[in-house]
Amino acid sequence: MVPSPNGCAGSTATRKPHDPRVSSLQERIMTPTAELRYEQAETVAIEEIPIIDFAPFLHGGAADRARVAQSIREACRRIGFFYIVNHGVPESLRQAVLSEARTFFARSRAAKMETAPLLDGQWCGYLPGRGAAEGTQPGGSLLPGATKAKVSGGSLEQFNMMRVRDADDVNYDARDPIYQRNRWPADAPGFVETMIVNQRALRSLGTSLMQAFALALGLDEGFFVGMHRSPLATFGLNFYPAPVAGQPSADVGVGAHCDASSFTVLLQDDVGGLEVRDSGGRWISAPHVPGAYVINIGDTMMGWTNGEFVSTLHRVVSRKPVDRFSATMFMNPDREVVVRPIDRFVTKENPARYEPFSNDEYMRRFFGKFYDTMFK
Ligand SMILES: O=C(O)CCC(=O)C(=O)O
Ligand SMILES: [Fe+2]
Repeated sequence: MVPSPNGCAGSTATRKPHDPRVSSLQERIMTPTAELRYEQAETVAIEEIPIIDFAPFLHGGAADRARVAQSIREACRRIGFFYIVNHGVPESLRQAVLSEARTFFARSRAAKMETAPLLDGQWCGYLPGRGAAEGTQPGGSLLPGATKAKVSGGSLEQFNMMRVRDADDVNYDARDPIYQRNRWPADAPGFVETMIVNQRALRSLGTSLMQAFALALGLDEGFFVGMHRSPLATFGLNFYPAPVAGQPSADVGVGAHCDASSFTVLLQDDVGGLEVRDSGGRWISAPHVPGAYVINIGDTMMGWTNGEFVSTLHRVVSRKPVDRFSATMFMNPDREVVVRPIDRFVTKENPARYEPFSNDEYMRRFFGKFYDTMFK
């Protein structure tokens, strides 16, 4: 498939010198403001965040699929996080993504800044720190008046990508800024190719996961797939530099947040540091599990299910003196979708917790003011 020029054209032709304000911004991002010591996360029985074998869902019959869906249902209602193994994505591709991330983030700051966003509304490319997030409480990004909140974790570097649209995509040629223009690093064909191959693999896995979520909720298997036909899926690479002596823990990793997504697929390296807050308020660790992806429910799914599936606070506290890398896919619905609590989850005991919302507006808000929050 030919990637859409809008989705994946390199930034080389239009590259401009970067905004000089960035250096003072960086100083601000890198300067710790408050000392805050995180308590050690508890290491709990692995059932808390279950490891689910996804192969029976991909290759089995109806009974196998129902069994996997049941495990997913249990995890999503209780904690909103689970691992999947045997998901069909080759280990070589997963390792290539992490390896490309290491190479990219090892570039000089100036080289990386060449792909940084330049305008308000632009979101793709390199970010020298975590600027802001929509959700600092479960479902928070869906509430009226939700605004971006500063999330601590200033030493994190990120590279954001938008889904590359293939020629058969209904929005292949769309010029609307909501579809975002990727800003690829120069002279990095291996990086671009790996990221595109990874996107396709994760999108395919995402489709299977959506079927599993639908079955898990007792809905028609195509319920979510039908609303993610040209999804506003975003992809990220994260670099958590090794903490240095005396660095406040609030400045290490990324602070507590919920994801603005239908669901998130996370590949973490073997360093660990992801922590999840369970319903009892405990921070529990979600360590590296070889071969696994971490899947978590985002606010949008919490909205559809009126809280039946929970979007859960999580954070990264890199406690080891080594660099950490991770890669994400945030699945979001089609631009036109209006998300509203599904009838069966609205009852007298559990009235609608969220107003219907337009994904178009939601995503515009997500991308919008990003540059302003981050670089001004
Ligand atoms: O790097 C990780 O393990 C998690 C990153 C994360 O939570 C995010 O990017 O939203
Ligand atoms: Fe997250």
